[in-house]
Amino acid sequence: MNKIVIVGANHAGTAAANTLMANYKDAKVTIFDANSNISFLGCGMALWIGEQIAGAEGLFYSDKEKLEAQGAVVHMEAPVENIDFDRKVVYATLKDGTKVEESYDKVILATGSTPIIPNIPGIDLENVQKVKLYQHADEVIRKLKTEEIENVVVVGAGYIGVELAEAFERKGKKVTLIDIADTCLPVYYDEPFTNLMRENLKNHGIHLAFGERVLEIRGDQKVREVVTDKGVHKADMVVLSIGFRPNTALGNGKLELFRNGAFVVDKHQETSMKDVYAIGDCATVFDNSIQDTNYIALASNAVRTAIVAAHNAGGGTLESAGVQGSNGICIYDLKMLSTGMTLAKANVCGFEAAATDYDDLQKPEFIEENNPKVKIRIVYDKKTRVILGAQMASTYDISMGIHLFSLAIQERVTIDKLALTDIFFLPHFNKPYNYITMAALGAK
Ligand SMILES: Cc1cc2nc3c(=O)[nH]c(=O)nc-3n(C[C@H](O)[C@H](O)[C@H](O)COP(=O)(O)OP(=O)(O)OC[C@H]3O[C@@H](n4cnc5c(N)ncnc54)[C@H](O)[C@@H]3O)c2cc1C
Ligand SMILES: NC(=O)c1ccc[n+]([C@@H]2O[C@H](COP(=O)([O-])OP(=O)(O)OC[C@H]3O[C@@H](n4cnc5c(N)ncnc54)[C@H](O)[C@@H]3O)[C@@H](O)[C@H]2O)c1
Repeated sequence: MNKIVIVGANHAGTAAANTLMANYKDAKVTIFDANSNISFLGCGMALWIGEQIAGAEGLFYSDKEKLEAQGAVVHMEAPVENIDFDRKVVYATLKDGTKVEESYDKVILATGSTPIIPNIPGIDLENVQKVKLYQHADEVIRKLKTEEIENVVVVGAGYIGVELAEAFERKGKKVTLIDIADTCLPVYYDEPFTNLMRENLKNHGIHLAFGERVLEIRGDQKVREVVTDKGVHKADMVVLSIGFRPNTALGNGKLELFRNGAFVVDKHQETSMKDVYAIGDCATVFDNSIQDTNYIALASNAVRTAIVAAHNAGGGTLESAGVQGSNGICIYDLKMLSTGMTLAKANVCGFEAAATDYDDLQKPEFIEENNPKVKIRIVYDKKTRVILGAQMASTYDISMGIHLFSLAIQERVTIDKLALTDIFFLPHFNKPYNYITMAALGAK
């Protein structure tokens, strides 16, 4: 028997448990999670808040019962407080207060992340909201139902902030979106693309306060305004979305940490200590675009890293292919996708990078309906010609296209090879001179 303890059972922990129980019959899996629910799809939070879906029920895909039906022992509302890595024992407190000690052969840390909370005055005022868990979204929705929430200030115009700004606007709120950077989504896109999203948000009445540093949140008991270095914004609710911090306190000085505190793992998801694996938002990834260790918090990475760890902990051997941080967003029908590095990031990282851009229609001009504009940028290394990143935008669903670039970065394909890649043509779908080919051919 192979005793495997999984700490944390959200996307990463659940995927690890499923993989173990489907493939390794001798695995005895015990799971601890501090929360009362698992598998909440945060990606559906904005759709739920903005009432684009009926409710939260469909945003869960697993629970204690499902995992137990496969053979796991599952403890919910059972935080793990300590791990003795030398003795291989996990210490937790169960819901009824019972203290348990669970020994293991292998432990998989899937403790995820928590939202970064800025250290500014007023952060503890009523109606200053975090947005990570199901409970957070539920609380926001309950408060939005009251008349008193008219002005919502979202701090951080990354993926969560932009998605939630749309959701609050759909609920009829006056929304201000603040970012310390001079644009939205700066982590994922270069300026031609962030400008598209900026215009999109502005056109829907969202007040943009980019390039502003939040100094203070003011109120009586409840929040009333957000003070930045450039002005004051009225606020009945403040939503904090300035990124995640890995949850790695259990490492307790024993495990090597990345610069942001994530558990450093190898390509088998093993930490600096043998038989201790880390997956999902609490761990690093190997980023193929920079060819180095990085931190990229995504549910997609959580699932993939979990599969790798589960096979290695279960007794098999599986190496991660690394990731490109592929991602996408859809705001009022504007769809944007990116993978790998932006041009700005590539240059900051010391690459001699260039970008090739192309704007076109999705299909030939004679297709008069459902034929929107598309925009693409491919970032490549001028010296090696290797593709480093790609960005795409359209109101058309071009999302499948970004997977090609994800694989290209993973496999270190050159821009010249991509230019000659066989891309099919059918007017119902695309153009004979496809914009991917055209952008690649345009590389200097
Ligand atoms: C609003 C929102 C939208 C998002 N949209 C997307 C999207 O569209 N696409 C995408 O790829 N990603 C998205 N993400 C990111 C994605 O949700 C995270 O990357 C993902 O949740 C990471 O999964 P995880 O299991 O590694 O960590 P977490 O989800 O953080 O789960 C960690 C689990 O560990 C448990 N835990 C922590 N400490 C302990 C302890 N000591 N003892 C026991 N249990 C513990 C917690 O209770 C929790 O259940 C979104 C996130 C949010 C908040
Ligand atoms: N569609 C998706 O794939 C999706 C959706 C939601 C979340 N996620 C993931 O979840 C994680 C967390 O998302 P997030 O939106 O919190 O982070 P993020 O990294 O996407 O964006 C954080 C934003 O906050 C800004 N910021 C940082 N400090 C600030 C400060 N003090 N004041 C004002 N602005 C500040 C940054 O400039 C950045 O624009 C990310 O890894 C993200 O990719 C993905």
